[in-house]
Amino acid sequence: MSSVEKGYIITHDPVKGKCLVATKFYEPDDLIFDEEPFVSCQFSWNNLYGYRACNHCLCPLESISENITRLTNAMITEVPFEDHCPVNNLVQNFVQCESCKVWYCSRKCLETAYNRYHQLLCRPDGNDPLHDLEELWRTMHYPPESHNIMLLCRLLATIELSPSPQQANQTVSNFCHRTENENEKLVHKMLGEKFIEQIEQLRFGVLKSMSVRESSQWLTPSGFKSLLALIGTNGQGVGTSIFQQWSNRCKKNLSSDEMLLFDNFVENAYEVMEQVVGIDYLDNEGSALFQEHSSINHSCYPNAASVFDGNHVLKLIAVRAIEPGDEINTSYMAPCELDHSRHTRQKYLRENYVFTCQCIKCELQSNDPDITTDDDSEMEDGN
Ligand SMILES: C[S@@+](CC[C@H](N)C(=O)[O-])C[C@H]1O[C@@H](n2cnc3c(N)ncnc32)[C@H](O)[C@@H]1O
Repeated sequence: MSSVEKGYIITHDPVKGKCLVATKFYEPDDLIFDEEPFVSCQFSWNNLYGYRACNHCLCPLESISENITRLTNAMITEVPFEDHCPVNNLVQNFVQCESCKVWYCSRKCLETAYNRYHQLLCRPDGNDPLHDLEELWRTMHYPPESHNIMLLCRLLATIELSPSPQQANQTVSNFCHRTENENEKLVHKMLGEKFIEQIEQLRFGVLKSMSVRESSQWLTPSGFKSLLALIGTNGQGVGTSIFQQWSNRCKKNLSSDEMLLFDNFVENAYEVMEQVVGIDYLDNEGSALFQEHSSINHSCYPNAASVFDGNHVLKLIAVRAIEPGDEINTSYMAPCELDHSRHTRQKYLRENYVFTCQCIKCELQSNDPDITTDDDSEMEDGN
């Protein structure tokens, strides 16, 4: 496919490295591309707290009633318009790994996972080094989660089982994996002095849990740091929600009278869920690595955004008009975080992505004072 047909090219910028540049015009809401991940994985806490998702594609495995019952701690158990819940028609396709009993939404996902990585990670017995490693990770990384040691293990297993491990290693190396920015003297936050011991514990944990041959370059002390930096700078959050899917279907299909009932129910359910689990914890959540998408640089005034529609397939959507020749940028921060001060945004990007943002919004705010306001402190503390 030519770059014009494709709608974008990947070029190189001396400061930013790889960049995605549009070769055609996009209107707001246009799909720029969609992409399956190279590897994806549900977060460890999310899984532990009973968010039931396909072990491969992360699509929800619980019905809307099960979801709301769980998220409201059984304060709400009756849900109207259940027939609009897509899971109800799919339950008969759900299948378990015969050995370790993890669930998949379909035989296709089970087979894909087994062939790509699961056969090396399948553990029928709960007491084993891989489970210990996951527990160790949880003691180091509390919710809200942003990374995942199991994603790293899946990545290594994918290399081990690849028909061409050399090519798989090359694919992984193509993701930006620098641990520091020499020009600006920035080091990735996860690799700071205070984490040296934890990183070694994790590295030994991985070595104990998996026998690796083809991917061993990533398990030397410096290779492991690069791998953590790779996951830190390229890991894309994936969220899937049965609540969202059910509510979209209701909005499309219900009459206006039914919509009144629906709106009342949803308003009340949100209120209760906010009290019980908090509004940030409603979705099945994990992270993933996407090859094409990982060429996209950040802007605090982005023209594109990544969305998920029920599973781990990423859709890149234009959020503003994009002209041929424009760089396509997403935001590496949640939309609400873009309202924080330039100082706070830049601090977050330096610590998590080892660069100083010079986007148009940061330029316009370049004379703003370098201070943390009350509104900003939560983001700075949380990250
Ligand atoms: C997901 S990668 C994006 C693609 C990257 N340019 C590459 O060469 O692979 C994230 C990294 O790109 C660089 N980057 C992203 N946005 C940038 C920006 N606005 N200015 C400078 N560097 C940026 C940083 O090194 C960041 O850690």
